[in-house]
Amino acid sequence: MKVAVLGAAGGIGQALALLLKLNLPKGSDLALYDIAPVTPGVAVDISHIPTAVNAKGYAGEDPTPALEGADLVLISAGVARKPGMDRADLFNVNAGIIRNLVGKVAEVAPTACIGVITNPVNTTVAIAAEVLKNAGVYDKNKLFGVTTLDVIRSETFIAEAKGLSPEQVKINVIGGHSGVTILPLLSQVEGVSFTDEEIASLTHRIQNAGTEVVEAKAGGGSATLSMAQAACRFGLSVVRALQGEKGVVECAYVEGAGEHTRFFAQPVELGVNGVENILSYGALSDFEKQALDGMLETLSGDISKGEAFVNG
Ligand SMILES: NC(=O)c1ccc[n+]([C@@H]2O[C@H](COP(=O)([O-])OP(=O)(O)OC[C@H]3O[C@@H](n4cnc5c(N)ncnc54)[C@H](O)[C@@H]3O)[C@@H](O)[C@H]2O)c1
Ligand SMILES: O=C(O)C[C@H](O)C(=O)O
Repeated sequence: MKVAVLGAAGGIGQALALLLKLNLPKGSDLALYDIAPVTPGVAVDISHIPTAVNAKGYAGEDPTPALEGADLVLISAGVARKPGMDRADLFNVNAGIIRNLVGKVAEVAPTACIGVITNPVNTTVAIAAEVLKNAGVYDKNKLFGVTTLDVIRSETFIAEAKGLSPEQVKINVIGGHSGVTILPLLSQVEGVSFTDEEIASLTHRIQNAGTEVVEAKAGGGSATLSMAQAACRFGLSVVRALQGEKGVVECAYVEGAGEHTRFFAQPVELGVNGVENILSYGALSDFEKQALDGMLETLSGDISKGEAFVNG
């Protein structure tokens, strides 16, 4: 199994590389790529950790050697938010980065699963899909927007609010990955009940948790360590499923049947070919139904912007 991380010298990339070195199955290859010259050094650094994962680093303009033979490509290359910005403000820089990198994936590793971390995820995934489609290699079951951070935040905040251990909390977060498009399905969390006020305030906190980190870092970037953990959880789930494990389920932003929008974050069962089944996210409360209706215009606008960026 080979996992490539593009953007591997960044805040997310370095922490993710460390977590993957510690947690990938024995015998895996871990390829780290970034335009930053430090990247081969990041690989040398983690290669001194005694796990049976073979790490190699590549810097410069061409990700080809990192992508050769990759089964999973995780992309966190691009710029991050500063206070006062929202994720859509990253579009101008990150759209072109995703277009170019995914173009290379299409050429060098056309059958790899791709997890897009780079923001704005609602839009960068649509860009990736159109690039792959135009290259004739799009498989909608193999392209994911990584929304796992919304899930782990929800688990944490619910556990804090209800005095539970975070491992006990299971929740689906649907929609997209920005503001009102992030919808945690609190009504379905087993074993707890929430007042209307708790639902409103927890939903708001989960939707704004990225901004909470951006403001706390005061100009020093956005979530990196929690995101690396989220991407590691997602990546390991994909790897386990690619290796044949059954019943692996994660929420991710994928192209499904298009019931709401072309791309939608929802629970999916993973398998040897990526998404095996799109799972039902169950019945929604009135609050959640309203929130879902309220996000759709924003989400479809974000998706159209990505499609138009590639196709004009
Ligand atoms: N999906 C999520 O939930 C989520 C969470 C946190 C951050 N993010 C996003 O992830 C991205 C990265 O965040 P970060 O904190 O790691 O940023 P960072 O600035 O620390 O790292 C980004 C890295 O990308 C590299 N890079 C830039 N252009 C590149 C290219 N063309 N090819 C290869 N590498 C390139 C840079 O050299 C840098 O090392 C941002 O867009 C951020 O908004 C997403
Ligand atoms: O908020 C950001 O800009 C980064 C990321 O999308 C997050 O949710 O933390």
